[in-house]
This record gives sequence, C-alpha cells and structure tokens, in this order.
Amino acid sequence: MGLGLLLLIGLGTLIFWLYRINKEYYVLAFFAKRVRTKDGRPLNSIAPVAEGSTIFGNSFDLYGRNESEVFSDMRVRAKKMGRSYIEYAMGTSIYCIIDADTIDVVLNDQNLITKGLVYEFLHPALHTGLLTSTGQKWHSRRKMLTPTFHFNILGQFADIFKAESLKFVQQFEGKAEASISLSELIPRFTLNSICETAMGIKLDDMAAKGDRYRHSFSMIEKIFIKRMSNPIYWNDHLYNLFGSSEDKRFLKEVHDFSSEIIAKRRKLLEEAEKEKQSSQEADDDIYINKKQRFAMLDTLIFAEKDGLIDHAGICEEVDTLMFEGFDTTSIGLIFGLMNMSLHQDKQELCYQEISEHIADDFSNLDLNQISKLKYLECFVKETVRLFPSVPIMSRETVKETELANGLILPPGAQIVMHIYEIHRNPKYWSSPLEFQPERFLPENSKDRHTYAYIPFSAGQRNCIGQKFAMLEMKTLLIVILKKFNVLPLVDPKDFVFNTGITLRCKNNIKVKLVRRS
Ligand code: HEM
Repeated sequence: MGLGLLLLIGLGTLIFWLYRINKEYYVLAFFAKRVRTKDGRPLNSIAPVAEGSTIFGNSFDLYGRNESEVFSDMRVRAKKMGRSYIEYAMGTSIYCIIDADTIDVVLNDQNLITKGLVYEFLHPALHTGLLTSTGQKWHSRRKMLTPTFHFNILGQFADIFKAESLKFVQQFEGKAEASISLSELIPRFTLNSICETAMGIKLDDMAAKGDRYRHSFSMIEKIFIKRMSNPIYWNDHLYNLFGSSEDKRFLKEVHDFSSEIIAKRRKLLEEAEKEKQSSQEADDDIYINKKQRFAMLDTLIFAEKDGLIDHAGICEEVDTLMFEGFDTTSIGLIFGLMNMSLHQDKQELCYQEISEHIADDFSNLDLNQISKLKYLECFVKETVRLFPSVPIMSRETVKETELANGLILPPGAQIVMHIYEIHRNPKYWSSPLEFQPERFLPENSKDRHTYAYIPFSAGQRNCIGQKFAMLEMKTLLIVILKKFNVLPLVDPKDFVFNTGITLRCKNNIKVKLVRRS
C-alpha cells in the first residue's frame, strides 16, 4: 500500500516535471531544446512548427524513405508550410529556411560557420577538408587555398578547359549526328578537367580508375541518404556498429585514387625541381618553371614543406576539391545542355553571340572573350537557378543564437537552407518554373532580393570554385554549340529527382548533337 502510494507520487512528480520542462524541451522529440522568440511573441508568428508523422515530433518523418521520396517529401512540406519553418527531431531543433529574407543573417553571421550535422556523414570520405571543417582549421585552409583560384591562375585553367572541351567533341569526329547520354559523358569530362587543373595530372592512363572513383562516390552518396533518412544512424557509434559494413571498399577506392594522384604530382614536382636546379633558372613566382603549369595541389605540397599542413591534410583537401570540383559542374553542364536542347530559340541567341565573339578555330577562346558572352552568362545562371547543383546546405549553432527576425535558436540547432526552394519561390521569381535567361539581364534583376539567388552560397563560406565552375561550364558549351545544334531527347516532366549531397536525377539525360554545316 505504502509502496503503491510512493510509486504514484513518483509517477505524478515525473509527469508534472515532464509537463513543466516540455515548455523548454520538446520531450517526445528526445528532449529537443525548443526555439524561442526574442520578445515572447508566439513562435508561429515568425516560423510555424511542422507537424511530425509520429508522436516523436519530426524524428521519423524520413524513416524508410528512399532518395526520391526524401526529395519529394521535402518539396511537399515546403509547399504546405509556405514560409520558413521549424522541426524537432532526435534531440535537435531544425530551422528550415525556404525564403530569402532570413538567409542573409545566417550566411553573414561570423559565428554561424559550423556546418550542420549531416556533413558529419561525409567525414569518412572527405574528413575535415575545406567543405566540412570549421573554426581555426577552416580559416587557415581557406586562406591557403584562396590564391589558387586567383584570376591569373584561372587564365591558365582556361587553356585546359579548352583542350578538354575539344577532346570532348572529338569523340564525335566524322559523325553528322550523335545521340549522347549526358549523364554518362559529362562527369568524365569534368573529372578529367578537375584532375588536370587542380591536381596537375592528366587522367588519360587512369581512365578506368576514374570511372571506378565516380561509381564509388555515387555509392558514398547513397550511404549519406541512408544515414539521413534513419535517425538511428545519425549517431556515429550506432552507425559504425550496425550500418557501415559495406562502406569500406567504396571509401578505399576513393582514397586510393586521390592518393595516386598526389603521389604522381609529388613525383612531377620533384623532377621539375631537379630540372630547375640543373638549368639554374631563377624563378621566384608560384610557377615551378616557365614550362610547367601550376596546379592547386602544388600550393598544398609547398605548404607542407613550410609545416603548414601535413600529408593527411593534403589528402582531405584533394578529396574535397575533387568531389566538389567534378560533380557540381557536371550537374550544371548536364542541365545546361538539356536546356539548350529544349529551348531552341535561346540556344540560337547563345549561338549568335558565340559566333560573333569566338573564332571558328577557337584561337581566341580565352577569359577576355568569354567575358563578352553576356547572354550565355544569363543562360548558365538560369540553368543553375532551376537546377542548383547543391540544392540544400546547412549550419549548426555552437551557442544560443539570436536571428534578426527575432528567433532564438538553442545551441546545436540545425539551420537548413533550401536553395532549390528559394530559387523557385514565387515571392522572388515570376513564373518560377519557366526557363527565362533574360531574368538575369541587369535591368531585370536590379530589384530582386540579393539572396533570392544563391547557387554558390554567399558570405564567408561561399563556394571557393565559383569562377572556376562558370568558366569550365561556359567553355564546354561554347565548343559544343559552335560545332553542333543540340536537339532534345528527354522531357523534364518525366524526371524524378533524388536527394543526395548534390542534385540527382534518376533519369538518364540525353540530347542529340547535329553537326552544323
Ligand atoms: C556549378 C558548380 C558549383 C556549385 C553550384 C557550387 C556550389 C557550392 C555551394 C552552395 C557551396 C556551399 C556549401 C555549404 O555551405 O555547405 C560550395 C562550397 C564549396 N565549393 Fe562549390 N560549387 C560549384 C563548383 C565548385 C568547384 C568547381 C569547386 C572546386 C574546384 C568547388 C569547391 C567548393 C569548396 C571547396 C567549398 C567549401 C568552401 C568553404 O566552406 O570554404 N565548388 N559550393
């Protein structure tokens, strides 16, 4: 009797305690600390809370969903909520931003440079390179790598993009027309380009390894989704115990590939150094000698000599640059060529402009001439608006953070920025689903919200490779358009998109190239 009473009091106290702390913590979402407002306004007046699919808040909303379902579920939710909203899942509060109004505060906050929880799922592949690191490590790596994207160096890379683009069209030499799978051919082009520019290594004798590298990275992306959609796997220990048995071989393939590239470049640099010493050539700039091109990897190898980075650090930056540098531009090019095929009138405008400024033998295809192609620039921008290679990015608060809109995010909160949604938000874009490069003409974009278009992010953690990417994408488009008319073979209405680290489409995207007479 006494024990029963004691248990009853205990239970009552526990329920009362849970009820009390539920104001501060979303108890059923595994004690996620709640988001508050600065002046005590109802949370809903700034950001509504999304209803979860179970009593555990949003913890299991994505459970068991495959890549395409995760993508479509997120789209449906954004549409239903209509404005940036809050979720509570597995002990974490999540602020999902789908409009541009608050994004500038996040992207320009000096304290919000730590990437979100899901980037940790990339650590086995990329460790903590430029994309995934934070704090002092990120600052010093960013400082180290920024000069390698300097305008003068891009000029050298333009020659490589031109050579690789000519090699790309040579595949169709002697053919009046060719139906091609962009999904297969373009990633090979972009991987070759990043290896030669950033790493200073031609992939010619490593082509098969390059194909395996790309396959392994696509498997690593599947692992990423597996972890994202199952909250049990958010925890590294549980994932390593129950979910990671398959991962090792894909990680090994990727790391072996990058290690081989580093070893090859080290050897080339040593040989160049010996040659330089024997020819007694004075050379005090960043180029090894006048004959040899500079590669981004050289900066890292020289920094190692100065004790600023070690071999493991070089590996993580090479893995990061390779991954960020080939996959993202590949998506931009696939959708760019698809858009050329679907919008013949816009393709013609690009072609006319290219014919006016670029010689038939491509002898003047350089940074200066490319900068004159204003319509092509609008075309690429519009492609990247509708199909942003990085559709989502996120940050984590390291301490309680007050945003300009009056929200107070607790430490450890996730801020998920839905670039894909912002780029299609009718608040900023009229007829957002229509392909209209003209919207990027200066007279049409001057009144647009600055943060309505953020394919390369913004603020201090923006994309370091933005100019590099635009140059690479434009160069291949110029070379293809000069030689071929691009005709459609697919209908985007049939497309099924997948969530990934980058934007993924289940369909094989094809076009027909017809040689211009
Ligand atoms: C169409 C092409 C590209 C797009 C749309 C793109 C987009 C982005 C975005 C949105 C971010 C921010 C990610 C985040 O905050 O989580 C980013 C970061 C980054 N990008 Fe790109 N990117 C592209 C091409 C490239 C290329 C070609 C390279 C390298 C050669 C590159 C290297 C990086 C790196 C290293 C970061 C991390 C920067 C940092 O945190 O300091 N990207 N990119």
